[in-house]
Amino acid sequence: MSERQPSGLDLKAQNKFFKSFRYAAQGVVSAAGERNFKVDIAAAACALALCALLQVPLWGWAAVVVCIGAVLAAECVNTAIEAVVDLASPDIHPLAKRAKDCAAGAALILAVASVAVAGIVFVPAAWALFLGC
Ligand SMILES: Nc1ncnc2c1ncn2[C@@H]1O[C@H](COP(=O)(O)OP(=O)(O)OP(=O)(O)O)[C@@H](O)[C@H]1O
Repeated sequence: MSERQPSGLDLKAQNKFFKSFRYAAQGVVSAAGERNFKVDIAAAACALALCALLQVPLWGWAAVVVCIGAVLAAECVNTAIEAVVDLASPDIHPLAKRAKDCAAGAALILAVASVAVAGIVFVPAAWALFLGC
């Protein structure tokens, strides 16, 4: 039985699929230029180092990785909303303020929740490592 050759349409769809990854990567690179994103990357590196140092169990690693992903994704969305607001409303407008403040608020909520998760993961791990219980 002969294998079906990919049609021009298949290749076009494949090409579009890989291009969408490239555009998404460009979005991450663009958001990574923001100060808050850099701070989040530094915090993420510290959290991962603490996971290794304190010999955190697998569930702790998973919780920390999910928090890092959520915070960085929120920074990307925040950057996107800022760009759209600047495009749509270069002048001062109460709705522009509301949109930007809410987007920043979403990132703040995730950051605060991540600090709480860090406490839940790291305090018992440090306790167990240094006090042996
Ligand atoms: N067009 C606007 N109309 C009304 N308020 C605005 C407008 N643009 C920005 N602001 C207000 O200024 C705040 C800061 O916005 P700005 O875009 O200068 O900084 P940012 O990009 O949110 O900060 P960062 O880049 O550090 O995350 C907003 O959260 C909002 O309260």
